Amino acid sequence: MISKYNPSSLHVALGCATSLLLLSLWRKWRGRSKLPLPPGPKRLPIVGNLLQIATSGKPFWETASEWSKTYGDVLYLEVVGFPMVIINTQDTVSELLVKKGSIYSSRPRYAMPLISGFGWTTATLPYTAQLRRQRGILQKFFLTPDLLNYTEVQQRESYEFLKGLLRSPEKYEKHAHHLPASAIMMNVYGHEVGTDDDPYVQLADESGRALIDHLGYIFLDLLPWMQSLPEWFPGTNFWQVARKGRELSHRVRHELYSLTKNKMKTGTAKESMTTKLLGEAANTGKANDAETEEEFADVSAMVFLAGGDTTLTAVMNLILAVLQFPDTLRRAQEEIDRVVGTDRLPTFEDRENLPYINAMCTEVMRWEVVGPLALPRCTSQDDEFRGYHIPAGTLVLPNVWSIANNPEVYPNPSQFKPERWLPGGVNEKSVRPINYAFGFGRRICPGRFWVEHMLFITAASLFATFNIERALGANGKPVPLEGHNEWSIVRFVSPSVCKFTPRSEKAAALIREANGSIAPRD
Ligand code: HEM
Repeated sequence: MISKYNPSSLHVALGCATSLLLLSLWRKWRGRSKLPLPPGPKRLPIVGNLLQIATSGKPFWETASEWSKTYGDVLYLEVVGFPMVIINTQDTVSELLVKKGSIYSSRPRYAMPLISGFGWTTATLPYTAQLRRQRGILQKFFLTPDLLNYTEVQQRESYEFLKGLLRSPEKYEKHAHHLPASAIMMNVYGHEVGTDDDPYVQLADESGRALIDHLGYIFLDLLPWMQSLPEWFPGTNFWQVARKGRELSHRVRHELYSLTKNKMKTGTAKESMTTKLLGEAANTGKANDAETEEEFADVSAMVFLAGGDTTLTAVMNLILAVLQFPDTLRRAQEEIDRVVGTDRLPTFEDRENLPYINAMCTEVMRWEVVGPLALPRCTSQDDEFRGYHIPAGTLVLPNVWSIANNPEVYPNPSQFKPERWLPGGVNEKSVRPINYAFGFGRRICPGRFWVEHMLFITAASLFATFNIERALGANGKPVPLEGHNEWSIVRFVSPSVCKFTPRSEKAAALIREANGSIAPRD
């Protein structure tokens, strides 16, 4: 027995305990290091692979795709001590993110979204009960059109989009921006977007971009001591950005939500996800329950943050595709004229009879992926894969760009070829973009079917009524097309100089007479 008054016994005991602890740590360390980390480019001391990534001169997803040819489809990188795994093929993404969903479904908790008040967003939550509840609500309302009858709203908004193009074709990006924004505002809050400067759309836009920007403040995670610096200290403007973020986060969650609630009290609210949720809460005795209300407000705000810019980018890609590959527009118009005719606008009922339009919508999600690395995951525990060790807390990025551009699966991947998806086409039986462009497994995008519907009705009504061509410059040559922002998690596309012309006076008249949502916006 150790006497507490006998220092020498105490020292011996402490020495033994320390040795045991060190031994166990050493064993643990040895146990970990028995298996190698997955292969990857050589890491430098301290910075790891940071310099190779920063100086590659290519978007990160393309560099990672190149590296995978040398090191295999599971790449291990380190950035200033932070472990990172990039998965470059569909099969391996399925092996890890889907089949091992219990390990690979969490998200890293970056500092900036948390200190700027965006920690509630579905897309940044770890795999917790809160996340599962939020996803449950979103899936219920967005996996099928049934509950919200959202196709009706999408159809009206797509006609509204055409009206905008008729009035001011040169502002096509603005009209494309209003398309998902208005449909989401109506589906989620029953809010009719009236003007271009609708304050709620502006608020949601600003908040969505702020959230994306905040993910760029990764240095706060790499150098966590910076978070203890006072606001007056040079180089700490992130505090200001965070303060603005907190204000935006509060407003985007509460303003429209409260407006809808007030309209419900006066009986003027239009049916929406919010009115349905509040109605259900009232029926189950949860009306006015603060926690439930916070959750509804979070989920509602999330739809716009996640769905606005992403869907806008997909629509802009569709327009870019027909500008770059004009034959596809001619083929689409030929199909619409044959199936729908020229006496009316297309509707959802035409969908199954327009295989080429459907193939265009499939191909556009592959041709220019909107989210090239989906959203980051992190491992919630150590894992072993193909004899490699993947430590707990590793950042995991599925390389969606690499999957979509694999020439062995999709020949000539940089070409926009809708026919590859048609019966008898080279990719008829291949993995479809809905299975990677929207992420994977337990965190797959809950808005994916809403987007598919939106793209179909947009493509069908736009191509039915407009010719879209590249503009010619002073030298008589087509003005070069604009490209994508390759430094953002969403690959925004800039508008190109181009011409939208109604296909005929009859087409213009159909647009004018169409049942859009409301009065002209600009
Ligand atoms: C073209 C449009 C869109 C694209 C390309 C897209 C893509 C994605 C991707 C890649 C993810 C990450 C999934 C993962 O980690 O595996 C995601 C997550 C998410 N998306 Fe979408 N999305 C789009 C539109 C929408 C819409 C309209 C909604 C509205 C409901 C939405 C709601 C969400 C939410 C809430 C998440 C987070 C899910 C989670 O973390 O569990 N998205 N989306």
